[in-house]
Amino acid sequence: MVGEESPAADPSQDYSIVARGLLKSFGRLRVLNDLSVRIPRGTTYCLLGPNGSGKTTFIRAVAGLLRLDGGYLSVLGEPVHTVDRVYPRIGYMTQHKALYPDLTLRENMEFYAGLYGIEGGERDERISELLEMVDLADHIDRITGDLSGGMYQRLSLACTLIHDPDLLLLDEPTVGVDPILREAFWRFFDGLAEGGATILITTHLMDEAERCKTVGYMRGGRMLAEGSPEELKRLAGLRPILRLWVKDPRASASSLAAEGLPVEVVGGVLQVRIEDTRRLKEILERVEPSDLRLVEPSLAAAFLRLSEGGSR
Ligand SMILES: Nc1ncnc2c1ncn2[C@@H]1O[C@H](COP(=O)(O)OP(=O)(O)OP(=O)(O)O)[C@@H](O)[C@H]1O
Repeated sequence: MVGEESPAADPSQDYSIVARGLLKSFGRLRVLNDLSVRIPRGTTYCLLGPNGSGKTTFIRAVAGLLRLDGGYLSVLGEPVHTVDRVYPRIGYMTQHKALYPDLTLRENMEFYAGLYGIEGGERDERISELLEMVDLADHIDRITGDLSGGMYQRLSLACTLIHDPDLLLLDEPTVGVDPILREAFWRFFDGLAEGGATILITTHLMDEAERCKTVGYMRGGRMLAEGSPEELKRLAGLRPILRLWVKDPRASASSLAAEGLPVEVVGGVLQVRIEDTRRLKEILERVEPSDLRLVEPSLAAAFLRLSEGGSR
């Protein structure tokens, strides 16, 4: 039965989230299809996957907002059916508007603080600190309904953080947020993770996924691939490309191809796919380039490859 397995079945309490074989359907649509994942404490974990792959559904299950059809799920050491015991340690920022439009920024934050019993000087200090972090301190007495999309998003994040949660569930938190502030958010998230908090985030922005310690790639309600961004690129079959500027690219390409190296000439530049870094010296000695550049594969390329079913 969902979440009723003995906690002793968890090998340790080192995981914020343990999910095994989760099942969830909406009518005839199977949205979580034997989903298993373990997310350690004190990490940044990014869920990637095409639209409709089940990311939000999984996050809602973790927040205890969804009745699962099967599987085992524990959150901060509690089986999910008793997740209310750890609610005060969870912060959930949804994709939807969850703030009161008629209240000022301060009032919305006070409301959230009140939900977690944060009062008095501690509350005011926390509100100032968080509004500063999201660069909204100057707008504290404005009406929330008047904020731009990005500002609203920033306020939502500040409210989500009011009680200093141990587990942060962030569903596309930086939509509409400008790049400078996004950078500030990420530095803040990294700091929280270093301090022991767990951050589970969904995004469609690959540069954000690259910043996470672990990326889980979901498709069709399953975890298809998981690892660090580097590991995920390898799982997708991607390798770094060495670009070499040489006098006669075609002749050099033939010479390297004769040694079994995967080469091509693109726009007059010789390119070698690096399967084995131990062969770098041999390549350079053989073609004597006037210039070179090593191009790491992007996570976006890995995502496309995995979406095409190119790996696993
Ligand atoms: N309450 C619901 N009732 C019916 N269908 C739902 C419900 N919630 C989600 N779905 C469907 O489940 C599927 C998975 O949705 P989910 O929101 O989990 O995907 P996602 O991976 O988060 O997508 P996106 O990247 O677009 O946010 C979709 O087809 C969605 O329409």
